[in-house]
Amino acid sequence: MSTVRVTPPDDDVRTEAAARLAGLATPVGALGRLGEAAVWWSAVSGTCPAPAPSRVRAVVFAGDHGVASYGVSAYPKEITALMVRQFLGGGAGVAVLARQHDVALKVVDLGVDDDLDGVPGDVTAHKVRRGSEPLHLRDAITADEAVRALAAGRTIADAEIAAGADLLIAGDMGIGNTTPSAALIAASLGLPARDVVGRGSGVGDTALAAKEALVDEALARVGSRVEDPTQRLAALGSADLAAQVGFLVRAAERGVPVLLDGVISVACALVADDLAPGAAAWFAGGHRSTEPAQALALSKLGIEPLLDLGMRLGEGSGAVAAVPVLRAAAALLGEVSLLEDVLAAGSDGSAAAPDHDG
Ligand SMILES: Cc1cc2ncn([C@H]3O[C@H](COP(=O)(O)O)[C@@H](O)[C@H]3O)c2cc1C
Ligand SMILES: O=C(O)c1cccnc1
Repeated sequence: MSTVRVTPPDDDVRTEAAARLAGLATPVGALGRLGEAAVWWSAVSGTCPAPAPSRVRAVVFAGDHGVASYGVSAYPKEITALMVRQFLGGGAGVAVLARQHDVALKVVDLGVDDDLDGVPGDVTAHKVRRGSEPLHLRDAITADEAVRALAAGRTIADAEIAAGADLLIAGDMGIGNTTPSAALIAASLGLPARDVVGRGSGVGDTALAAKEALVDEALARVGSRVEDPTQRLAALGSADLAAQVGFLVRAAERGVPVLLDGVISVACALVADDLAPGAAAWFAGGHRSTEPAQALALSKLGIEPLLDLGMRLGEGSGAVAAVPVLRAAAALLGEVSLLEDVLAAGSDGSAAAPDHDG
């Protein structure tokens, strides 16, 4: 994919929103990150104050990972296909949260399950390839497959936007996928494996050391080839991660905001921002996960997440959990009285109505 042009969110609206925030009947700065989130939400919505997000759509990108057979996960790779059915059946963590917060949930299957026809639920298959190669031994996918997966992700974003999304979320499912995510973050930030590798689904010390060695081996194998973001995705990523990158790039290109999730989502966001410089301005952080690479990537993107609950589930769950917080932020900026009105009401002795609609 050649470099994509991204128009930044509206700076005039951002300035107007920041001024409104500073004028609310609260001490300046008292809303903390809720205030920052409200200003971001106004800027990406292009209006101040902006109505809270009401048409939120989450997409879970599912794929199998070759490294899952090399002792990097606490769980067997068979879990991936089983969880896809839980997303569709409503029993996965993110599915419960999505129901709770009125978020539409879709699954995109990048080659996990050949047998989803007739399974109820919103699922689309993009079978770019089945699984990925072990990235410490050879490229995870080919450059051509990366390009096709990026295009699939763009198509999915277009479909979600056509369905009316005012906020998008990308989630992941794939046993082993915290390993390529850590590798992508290490390559994107120029860091060694020991700075980025975490326990993922909960590996012990021995597997953690093996995971770290595997990521270092992968980084040494690919060398400087990973400076190109598409090559980086092919060498160290997978079809499902490349599709998620395409989705994020397309959302930014179309000017539709995204709430990021955990380490997989943030690894994809880093690559998306390389492919489409400025894309990160359209992204906010749903939560901080326990993976060390996630915090590093978020700070590189200049994003402070809304929640920090010690979550490490993935699936988009941390982002969906943050949706009510973003809604609250938008409501506060729109509905809290302006201090000047409160003071004016005090000085003329009348009870002025709060300024609810700007
Ligand atoms: C039952 C179950 C449900 C999940 N839902 C998300 N993940 C998360 O854990 C996996 C990544 O961790 P690792 O790299 O250590 O394998 C991914 O599938 C991610 O989505 C799950 C993992 C399990 C076991
Ligand atoms: O950071 C995450 O989202 C995460 C962590 C562990 C396992 N799966 C996802």
